[in-house]
Amino acid sequence: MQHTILVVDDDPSFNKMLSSFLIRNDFKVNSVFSSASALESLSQETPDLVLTDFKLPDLNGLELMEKVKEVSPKSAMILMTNYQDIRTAVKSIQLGAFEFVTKPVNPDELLLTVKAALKHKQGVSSEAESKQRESKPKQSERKHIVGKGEKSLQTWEHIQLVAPTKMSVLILGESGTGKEYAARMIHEKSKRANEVFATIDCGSLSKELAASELFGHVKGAFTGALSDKKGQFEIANGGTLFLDEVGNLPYDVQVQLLRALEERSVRKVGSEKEIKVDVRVIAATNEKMAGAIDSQHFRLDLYHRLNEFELHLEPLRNRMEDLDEYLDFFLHSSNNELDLEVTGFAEEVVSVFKAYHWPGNLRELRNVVRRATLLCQRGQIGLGHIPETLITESRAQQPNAEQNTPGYDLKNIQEHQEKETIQRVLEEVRYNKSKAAELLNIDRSTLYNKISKYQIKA
Ligand SMILES: Nc1ncnc2c1ncn2[C@@H]1O[C@H](COP(=O)(O)OP(=O)(O)OP(=O)(O)O)[C@@H](O)[C@H]1O
Repeated sequence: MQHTILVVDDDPSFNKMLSSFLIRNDFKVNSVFSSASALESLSQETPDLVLTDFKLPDLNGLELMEKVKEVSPKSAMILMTNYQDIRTAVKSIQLGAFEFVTKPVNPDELLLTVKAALKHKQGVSSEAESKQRESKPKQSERKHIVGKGEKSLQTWEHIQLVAPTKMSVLILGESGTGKEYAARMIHEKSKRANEVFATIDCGSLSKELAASELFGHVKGAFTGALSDKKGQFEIANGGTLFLDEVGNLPYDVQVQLLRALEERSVRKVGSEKEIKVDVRVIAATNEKMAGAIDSQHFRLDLYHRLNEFELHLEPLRNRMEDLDEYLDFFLHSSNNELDLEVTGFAEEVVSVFKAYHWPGNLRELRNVVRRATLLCQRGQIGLGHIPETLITESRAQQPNAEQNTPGYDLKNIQEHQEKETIQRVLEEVRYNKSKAAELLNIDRSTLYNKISKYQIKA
């Protein structure tokens, strides 16, 4: 079956080059130069994939993705962006993008990502649409890297402890820290391991579709409901349901989710009939969920129901002792995937990796290693094979004597200590600004001013 890709990029020559490359690889391509024309095209045809640049003349790539979710929820999405905008790229994953690709785009890397996105989309929809799931799902063939640092070993211990229980688990961690991986591990080590592990990305659901995706709908329940559909709760019956980015769930649907969890039954949209379900829920969200509870976007009662056991995944930058193990693993899988035999990493590359901040965590590391393997082809990965920005940013982050010691200037010393204290408290309270302000004995607006003054990542 030929897949359709909507390419959105305002650079005419790049757009043309990309489109011809995809056409040569057997895809049907619609190419447009702005978000407005993308939306126009989406109103006429539903592509399998939307491949969009971040910088567009009208809406930016993230804003376009929000619209795509509404008007074409079944299309997979990939964002293309410069390495300098890596934080934007990370955000795109939270909004439901399958993956981000950094510019300059490497065609082979892009092709792999496009194929993976389409495969993933097919997997998800056939799972969601299958009426009966008679066959038991296969055990995951993925290898789980535990890590050798204290924090990682503790996380692993917690996974093993909570897995066999019936407890709902809430996994907190920045984007790309391996929350879905951890959820799969919990499932695979549980008594439900031979049953379904269903996932639903709450970040990619529009308000309208969220309830139907979770609980299903009956024919005629709303325009477009052409037949009865099972929701993920029913699909996961007997097994585990992983609710990714649960913090993004619309408020109304949160009420229904709480009800489903308490009563262990669901009601399809448009139906009064209760359907009993036995589902273990594992939810995940980024650190900011605590903040969302603050600002009344997330129901506290649901938060507590989901959080019978909390698992916190450390960002990669805080567990550099695990780096070597991940590098080996990602190099090995990239070699396998690309049919290459790259042997390892030059020392200076590892030093750059150690100093870099990794805002996209393991996902970013995996992508950097995969791209470097592809560029390197044989021998050892050197500095020339990794993004320039990564090298400059890691140098900027490397503490030098001047930056690190505040000297004898009292004002400097005071500010240095203030910044460090705020950073520490924010980490301790998982970036809940109200709690941090309370502990620091200042009001929230003072805290916000200081966060911006010291450029603290919060
Ligand atoms: N323990 C692990 N062992 C090996 N690879 C891992 C592990 N954890 C994560 N990864 C890799 O990192 C990638 C991102 O992981 P995952 O999707 O689980 O992160 P996430 O925290 O759920 O991300 P997001 O919040 O953005 O959805 C995975 O595709 C996988 O390649």
